[in-house]
Amino acid sequence: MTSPARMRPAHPADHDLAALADAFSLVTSTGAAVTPSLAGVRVTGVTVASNDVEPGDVFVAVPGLRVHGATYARQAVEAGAVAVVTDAVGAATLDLPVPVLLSDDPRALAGPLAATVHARPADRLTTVGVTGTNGKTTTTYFVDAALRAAHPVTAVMGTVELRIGDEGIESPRTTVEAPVLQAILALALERDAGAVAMEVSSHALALGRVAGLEFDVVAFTNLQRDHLDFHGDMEGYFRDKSRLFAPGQGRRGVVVVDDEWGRRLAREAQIPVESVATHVGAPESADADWAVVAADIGLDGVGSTFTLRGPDGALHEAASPLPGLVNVSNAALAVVVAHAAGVPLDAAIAAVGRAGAIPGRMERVIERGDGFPLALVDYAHTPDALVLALEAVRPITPGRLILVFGSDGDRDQGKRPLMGEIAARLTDVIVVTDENPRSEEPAAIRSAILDGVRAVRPDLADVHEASSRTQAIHDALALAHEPDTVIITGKGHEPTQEIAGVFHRYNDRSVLQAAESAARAQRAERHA
Ligand SMILES: CC(=O)N[C@H]1[C@@H](OP(=O)(O)OP(=O)(O)OC[C@H]2O[C@@H](n3ccc(=O)[nH]c3=O)[C@H](O)[C@@H]2O)O[C@H](CO)[C@@H](O)[C@@H]1O[C@H](C)C(=O)N[C@@H](C)C(=O)N[C@H](CCC(=O)O)C(=O)O
Ligand SMILES: Nc1ncnc2c1ncn2[C@@H]1O[C@H](COP(=O)(O)OP(=O)(O)OP(=O)(O)O)[C@@H](O)[C@H]1O
Repeated sequence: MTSPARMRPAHPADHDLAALADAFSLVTSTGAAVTPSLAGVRVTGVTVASNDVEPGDVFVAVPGLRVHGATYARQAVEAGAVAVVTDAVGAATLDLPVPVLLSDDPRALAGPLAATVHARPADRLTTVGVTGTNGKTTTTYFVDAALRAAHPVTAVMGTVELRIGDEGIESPRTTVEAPVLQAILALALERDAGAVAMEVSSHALALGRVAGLEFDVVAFTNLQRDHLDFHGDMEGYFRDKSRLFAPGQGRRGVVVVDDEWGRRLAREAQIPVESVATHVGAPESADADWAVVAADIGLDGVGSTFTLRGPDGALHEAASPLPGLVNVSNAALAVVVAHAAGVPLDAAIAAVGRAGAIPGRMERVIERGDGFPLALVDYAHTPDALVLALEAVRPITPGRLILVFGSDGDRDQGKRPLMGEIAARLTDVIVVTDENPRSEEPAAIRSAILDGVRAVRPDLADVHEASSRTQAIHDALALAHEPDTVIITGKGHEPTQEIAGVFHRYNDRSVLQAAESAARAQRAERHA
């Protein structure tokens, strides 16, 4: 498997185009010089992207934000598309040798059409969809760990990867296009998967990427300021997130009610919802169905233990395998979601507590010992997330906290000095380096970060700068002693670093592992 669009069932169902047109009330466009007949046309797949067409596909040409997909209809047909579905505007200029069918809203149609073409795979899987500004990836992996307690094969889809069983590929985005999603679900079924946990972004909800899929359980983590360029304002962002909690999209919901948006969602959702309060002692705990009533952070030097009160008042001892209070929240949510998805509560608690590493999410790459510090990689790339990440590792750090970080080019410039200030306040040693500079001058980004550092630490004591991220990681490890913790933030699982328009293969975890090997080799040489 190399590309998401190629994650298709090996034995696709085969449909009659005329029957599909009937089922979705699609009429034939008569714009072409000769109107091709629907008779005998067999359909085995659906796509919205001409580059992804496989022979036998219906190409759904959607009016895009930038261009009309119909512009690429001929290219799609040349690649093997057996029919095109589009709106009247798209059809107006088309004269193709395959049938062109009309839909008022091709984007909304793509998911349901693909679900039908792939024989409604979600109906035979346990499906979980997780939305929210932060914590989607972590919660989804925790849910997957619990689902694996009840299903021999599971699938996970999100920002990091698209995985069925043990085989995964890099994910192009948080939530794939609707036809890609339906094909992956069909492939998952072919590979005997019983359950799927996936991240559902607000873009996906606004653009119909999960249309045609009714999740067994939908979950909400939190809502914070983000993506307002796309959603307009917080109200619009909330409305798009809320779409997941509507009849036909989710059968039942689990909502974290720590913030006002979650409380509002729990009140307004049109499907049955269980609420989860995860801040110990907060007022909303009293009324929530589930509440974290005690939490011990980092006592074991790894994650946290916590007590979860259920709807019947019973107390359950649970654990998060990742450090920090946010992961108590993610773990509590995952336990309740998995339980709602049919996993016995005790099994869900046990599985979440021993969930394996999540790529780039508080991922422990080097364990403390043998002269080496604890070293982790985390995806925190906003000021808020950086605070949470640093606060999470401080309690498990007997020595100094050493941070390697940078900030993205061609993105929010205001956060650079803010993150510099946070680093100076909450860590002992800082190595400022590059993240994805993109088209910007990397030194200028580092300089903006250093302005923030200087505001808190004018003498720049224990502050280093490295223009290469690889060098920065090697430097941090060389500075660290066993009681210290090294945390590398900003890129998480990312497999590339974008510099001046070029994507270089790069991954923090791999570089950290290489730095550790180099340090061990040097030590062996010295002792030889
Ligand atoms: C803002 C946004 O989400 N845009 C999505 C939207 O693009 P668009 O309407 O601009 O599409 P367009 O470029 O005008 O093209 C119109 C149609 O022509 C098709 N086309 C276009 C070119 C071509 O050569 N052949 C072809 O067939 C396109 O596939 C599309 O169907 O519809 C396209 C297809 O349906 C999506 O691919 C595209 O996602 C783009 C690539 C994207 O980057 N989206 C990001 C912002 C996103 O979705 N991110 C969220 C996570 C956000 C987060 O939490 O951080 C995610 O789920 O990943
Ligand atoms: N429940 C939470 N509340 C607030 N912040 C969180 C929470 N969970 C994780 N974080 C922080 O947000 C960052 C991203 O976490 P995660 O990848 O799980 O979220 P996400 O919603 O999938 O975000 P993205 O779509 O950007 O990957 C982590 O670095 C972590 O520091």
